[in-house]
Amino acid sequence: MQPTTITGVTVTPVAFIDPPLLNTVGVHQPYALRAIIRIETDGGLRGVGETYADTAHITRMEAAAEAIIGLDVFALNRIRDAIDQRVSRMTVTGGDGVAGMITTASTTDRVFSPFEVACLDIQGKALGRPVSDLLGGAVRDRVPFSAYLFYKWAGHPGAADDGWGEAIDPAGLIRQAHRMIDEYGFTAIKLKGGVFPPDEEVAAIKALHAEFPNIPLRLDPNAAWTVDTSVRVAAELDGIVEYLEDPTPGLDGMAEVAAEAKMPLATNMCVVAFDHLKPAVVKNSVSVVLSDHHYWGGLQRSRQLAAICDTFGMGLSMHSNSHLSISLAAMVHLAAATPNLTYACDTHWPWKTEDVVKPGVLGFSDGAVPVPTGPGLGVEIDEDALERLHQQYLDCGIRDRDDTGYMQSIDAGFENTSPRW
Ligand SMILES: O=C([O-])C(=O)C[C@H](O)[C@@H](O)C(=O)[O-]
Ligand SMILES: [Mg+2]
Repeated sequence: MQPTTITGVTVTPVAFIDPPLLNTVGVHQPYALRAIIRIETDGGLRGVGETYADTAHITRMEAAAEAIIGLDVFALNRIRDAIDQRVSRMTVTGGDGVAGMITTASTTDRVFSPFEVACLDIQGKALGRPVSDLLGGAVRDRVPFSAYLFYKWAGHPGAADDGWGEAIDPAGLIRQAHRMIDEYGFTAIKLKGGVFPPDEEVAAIKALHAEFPNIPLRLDPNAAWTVDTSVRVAAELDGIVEYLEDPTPGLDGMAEVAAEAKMPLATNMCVVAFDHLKPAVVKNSVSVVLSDHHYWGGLQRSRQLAAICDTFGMGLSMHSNSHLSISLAAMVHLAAATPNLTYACDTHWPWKTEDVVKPGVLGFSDGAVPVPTGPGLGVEIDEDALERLHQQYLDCGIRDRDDTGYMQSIDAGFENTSPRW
């Protein structure tokens, strides 16, 4: 086997066009940011990873990149330890990359994740095996995803219609859902809520249910509701949604809602790190955890999360933020090798029009992505595209995801409060 000692690491921030998708903290800016991690080894093999690109996160990753030179890509425990030691000495704050919605995840896990993915990409190439084989082997050959609907404006203020049009009511969402299902074949639907008063969002879910009676639905207001409102909405949506995601903030509030709600409660807000799991189980706060390798510490630690969920009888789904193909490939390998990940995964994929990899490997059919079977992750960087999206990052002026600040620049009276209703 070729030698696999890390000799070089680069961190390249990129920006890609993003539509004005609304959520409870504000609205997506005209560009979404990501950072592309590339690792080189003495044997000539290279690997890639993808993560957030907020300024503080980039600063930590540049420090982490220095700390892992000279380590072997198979020594993931040593690599995590080196990153942990370096990152825990740093005083830089912020940089969660998720507009403040997931603030209590582990910093070390978030920084380690893209380096772990790049190392697994190299391990797979060295062994001639797909990353899913390094995670215990695929148990499915295609990974289903959900149609991720957003309330949205027709375009960013002052710009042309982005092609998706406006969706601020049930009719607009139904149009959006039809287009996504026609183009991708999705067999589950998630609506990002927390944007309009709960009764309007309940009406939208009921309209989607009437239009797509056989498709499982989810509603996620990102903790925009009080316990009482959540209990009322849960009663209204009984038998209509497969789960209700983060209706209210905190483990205690979620436990109060869970005691009344008939459907499972899911979260990617109150259980986002390993030390949240015990209290969540003790309090009975949630029955489904949305995993996300970007902040759970990579693919192997996400499988540890899956094992803990399995042990305590909790279901597993998968969370997404705006992302490119390297993340999609990592998500697909992980989901393929996680037997108890039985819900369709979230993805922002349909909302992006640009990428950094050569086309052809990843694609959707019947709402699912076939699991790549070649060595490593199975994606290859398109150097010209990477350079173009890096230049776009340099030119666009956005350095941190700030949905709230962008919304306030359009609507000065907007307040980011939780719970709001
Ligand atoms: O499930 C979730 O909470 C998300 O997907 C969080 C994201 O940040 C989403 O709200 C978004 O992209 O606006
Ligand atoms: Mg969520």
